[in-house]
Formats: sequence, structure tokens, C-alpha cells
Amino acid sequence: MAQPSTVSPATLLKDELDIVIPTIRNLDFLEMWRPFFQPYHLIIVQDGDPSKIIKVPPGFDYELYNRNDINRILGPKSSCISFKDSACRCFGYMVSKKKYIYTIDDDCFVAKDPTGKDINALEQHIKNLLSPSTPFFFNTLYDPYRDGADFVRGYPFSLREGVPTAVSHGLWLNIPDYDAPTQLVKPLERNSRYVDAIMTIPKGTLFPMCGMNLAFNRELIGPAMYFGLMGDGQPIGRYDDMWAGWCTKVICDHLGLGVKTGLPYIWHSKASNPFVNLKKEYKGIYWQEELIPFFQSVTLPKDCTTVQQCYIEISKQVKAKLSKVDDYFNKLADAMVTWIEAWDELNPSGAKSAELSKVASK
Ligand SMILES: O=c1ccn([C@@H]2O[C@H](COP(=O)(O)OP(=O)(O)O[C@H]3O[C@@H](CO)[C@H](O)[C@H]3O)[C@@H](O)[C@H]2O)c(=O)[nH]1
Ligand SMILES: [Mn+2]
Repeated sequence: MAQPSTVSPATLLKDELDIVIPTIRNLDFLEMWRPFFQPYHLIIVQDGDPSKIIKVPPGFDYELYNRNDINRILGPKSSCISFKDSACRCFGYMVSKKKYIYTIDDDCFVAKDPTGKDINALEQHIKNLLSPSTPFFFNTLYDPYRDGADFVRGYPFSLREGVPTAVSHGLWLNIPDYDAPTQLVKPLERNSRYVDAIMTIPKGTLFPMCGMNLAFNRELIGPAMYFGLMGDGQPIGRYDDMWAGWCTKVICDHLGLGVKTGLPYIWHSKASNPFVNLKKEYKGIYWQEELIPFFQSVTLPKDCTTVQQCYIEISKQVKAKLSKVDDYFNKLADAMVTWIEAWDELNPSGAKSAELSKVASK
């Protein structure tokens, strides 16, 4: 029988989780999250003009980094952190020292469940991350570790232990995460469909990971959560989370880690401008037709036993196979290497354990 998820209040992980928020706005949205977020530490990554003052409501414990800080901390390696795109958020993952990250956009508010109760999104993410995933065999009753659910008849007993969950991908009520063409043809579409489900994305299946409402185990998968080169000075924007999701999923599959999607919902309030988005996404919409088959074909050698090793291997394959799509992918492959170097510099203990596991696997 699956163990019911007995995770008690979200504040359990208070000292083990940082909330990362990329922003170009004021952070008034935090007021609504106060009952849930106030016990936690926030890492705010201020994008755009560093001289702009970002107002954080009183009472929150936070550190804030603007572009000058990023340049000062990373020096020449700061070139791997994007500017003028929500991709800048991954700098927050790198400077965090915690085991878990929750990242949320500043136009996302507390959603209500069908009974009208406020949804504590963070608590649900924590439950997702602390219970196993089932990537090797699909459970038709969705997440078997939830209260009131279990493995269905015919589910192999040998697989019922599951694997550690690395990523919890939450969804959105109100404004869905659509690309610009879909936004343009359905400007009034709003998501009001609350689906009370969490499922593991099967091994070998890629998915479009959205960074709006996302949690992950930084110790298990942190170095793969690079949001790429996007925005200012780049031929593409708004594919930051997609890129991270494809790399992450391939690595999770290789390392035997799980990715869950479904609950929790947040309320996404603002539709970004679809015409502006179209300009940013234009190349990505073409390129994704080649990028997805590329990621579907990536194989990682057995001796890649750490996230860093897997990530460097993917960067080599990006260079070898995607540079024919556009020279941008040469630059991106180099930035992937820089990201890992910067990650290891700021997280020397993680780099050390990666080294040790390399030695152990020889
Ligand atoms: O140049 C920028 C633009 C925005 N941000 C911050 O990033 C998040 C998301 O921005 P926004 O709400 O304007 O955009 P959406 O289209 O709704 O977001 C979706 O697109 C993503 C991919 O890029 C994103 O994560 C998706 O969820 C806000 O917090 C902005 O303040 C920024 O830092 N720099
Ligand atoms: Mn938004």
C-alpha cells in the first residue's frame, strides 16, 4: 500500500527552501502570499534597470540582486545570465544555499480550490517533492502517494517504491501559459478548470516546463535548471523555462529521478502582450520543431553520474547537433559550460560531491 503523504505544515522546510522571484515590477503580490511565504527566505532577482527601486512589502526576509550584483559576483561568467527575460531567475538558484527552490512570477496570486479555500501552493509543492515519483509505469489513479489514492490493480509491486522526486511543476488558473500565436487567436480564454490531479511524467516523455509556479530539489537537479541565454542581445526570448525543462527531464530520466505535474494551482493575473511575445518567441516556434527531436535523441553515457557531467555532455551534443540550426546554439552550448563552472564556484560542496561520485563510478 502506498504510504499516505503525511507531510505536515509547509513551514517544516522553512530553513531548507528559498523562494526565487524574477522581477521587473513592484512586489505587492507578496501581500496576498504573506500567510504562506513570510516564514521563508526570498531571493529576488531584479531584472532591467538596476537603479530602479523595487519595493518589497515589510516583514519579508529577503536578499535582492540586480544586474550590477550579478556582474560583481560572477565577473566574466555573468555572461551566462540573461538580461531582460525571466531567465534571469536562475541566478537565484545558483546563489541559494538551500536544498529546495520554489520559483514564482510576480503576477501570480493565491488561487482558490473548488470549495473556495485558499490554496497553499508552496505546501503542495513540498508534498510533491517529499513523496516519490513513478516514471517507469503509469498509475491511472495519478499520484499513488496522495491521501486517498494508491497503486491500481496490475501495477508491478517491484516499482511501488518509486524514485526521488526532483521537480514539481504546478499549474495556473485564469491566464494559461500559452505561446503568442495561441494567445492571439484566443485573447479571452481563461482557465477555470481545476483538475485535482498530480501525475508523474513518464520516463522518455518530454514536457513544456513553465517557470511560473515551479519547485525543485536543488541538491538533486539544481545544476540542470539553467534558463539559457534569452532576451537582450539574443535572437530568442521566453524559451528559458522550456530549455531548462528539456535538459532537466533528459537528465532526470538518465539519473532515475522523477518529475511531477498538476497541483498546485496559482492564479496567474496578467496576460503579457502577445505581439511583443511573438517577436520574442518567433525563432523558438520554428526551432522547437528541431529541438524536441534533438532532446528525444539525446543519450547520456553510463559514466555520467552527476547532474554536472550530464549537463556538460548535453552541451557537447548541443554544439555538435544544433549549431547547424543556428549559430546561436554554439553560444548557448558555451554558456551552458560557463553556467556549470559558475555553479561549482558558488557551490563548492556540491562540486566536491560531484567529483567524489565521479571517482566512485570509475
Ligand atoms: O524582461 C523581463 C520580463 C519579465 N520578468 C519577470 O518574469 C516573470 C514573468 O513575466 P510575465 O508575467 O511578464 O510573463 P508571462 O508571459 O506571463 O510569463 C511566462 O513566460 C515565461 C517565460 O519567459 C515565464 O516565466 C512564464 O511563466 C515576472 O515575474 C516578471 O517580472 C523579468 O524578470 N524580466
Ligand atoms: Mn505572467
